[in-house]
Amino acid sequence: MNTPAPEPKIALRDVSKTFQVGGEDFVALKDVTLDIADNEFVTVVGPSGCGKSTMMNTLAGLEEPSGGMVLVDGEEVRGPGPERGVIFQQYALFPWLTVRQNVEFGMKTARVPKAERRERAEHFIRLVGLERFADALPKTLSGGMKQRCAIARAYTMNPSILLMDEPFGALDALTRVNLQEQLLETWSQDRRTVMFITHDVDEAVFLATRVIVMAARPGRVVDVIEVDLPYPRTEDMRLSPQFGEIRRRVWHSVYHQESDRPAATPASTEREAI
Ligand SMILES: Nc1ncnc2c1ncn2[C@@H]1O[C@H](COP(=O)(O)OP(=O)(O)OP(=O)(O)O)[C@@H](O)[C@H]1O
Repeated sequence: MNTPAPEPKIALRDVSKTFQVGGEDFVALKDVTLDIADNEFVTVVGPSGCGKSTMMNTLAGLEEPSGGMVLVDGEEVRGPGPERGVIFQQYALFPWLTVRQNVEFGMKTARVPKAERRERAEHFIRLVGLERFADALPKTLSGGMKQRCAIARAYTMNPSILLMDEPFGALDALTRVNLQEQLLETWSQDRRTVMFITHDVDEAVFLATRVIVMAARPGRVVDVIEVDLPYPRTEDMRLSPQFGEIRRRVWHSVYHQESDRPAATPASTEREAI
């Protein structure tokens, strides 16, 4: 007897999104259908304006699809929910609150008792390596530290899904690599389902179990590339022929979607960011 396939953690069914721009319809997403399994780590790449954030926002419940359906655990998404943690490129920390207070904020709103709040905050502050800065204000932190604070804040709500929209986009290369490794380490411990948008093909391949490639006009999914590399991923792996081959395939896929746009045609497929 065949065992039925497990229900996807996230399912997008013919999801479309149309915006009104200057009195005309603009199709930002067209008929996106995608299944993401529990504990998967998918990255999303594609040229600017292809609808990556719009897709993630429908999943976060921040945008309502114009057509189709977004399901989480088989239930239709009708707004934001605590099982979906969202992390944006801009850290969105409250400047007047310390790291600890920022990390505790969501739990306070959710009326988590004080002692438990404190304990959970301490745990995640330690996890992201900010224990020495728990009483610091955001303005005294570097970009990487602010992003780690935002990540700790998202983790405290214990979301089963993490939605990350270019979370490391504003950071320097070294901080970025450190945060990629830290993110994978925590993911391998608690195995959340992650959707992570990036413009960096290297980052997309390094992190993912699958890379989703999107194209613009209209925004749609054009390719899904499996990353058949074992975890833990190491720095050496980035130099391996297998990594290079997957990276080349992702590039090829993105480049072919973009090649009808002369101004954006890269001189070389070795370009790092889309
Ligand atoms: N609220 C809105 N009103 C009108 N148009 C919008 C709105 N939000 C997004 N768009 C348009 O929809 C398209 C997709 O935007 P989206 O931000 O999802 O793309 P993206 O792939 O995330 O881009 P980037 O990589 O530059 O962040 C863009 O052309 C954008 O201008």
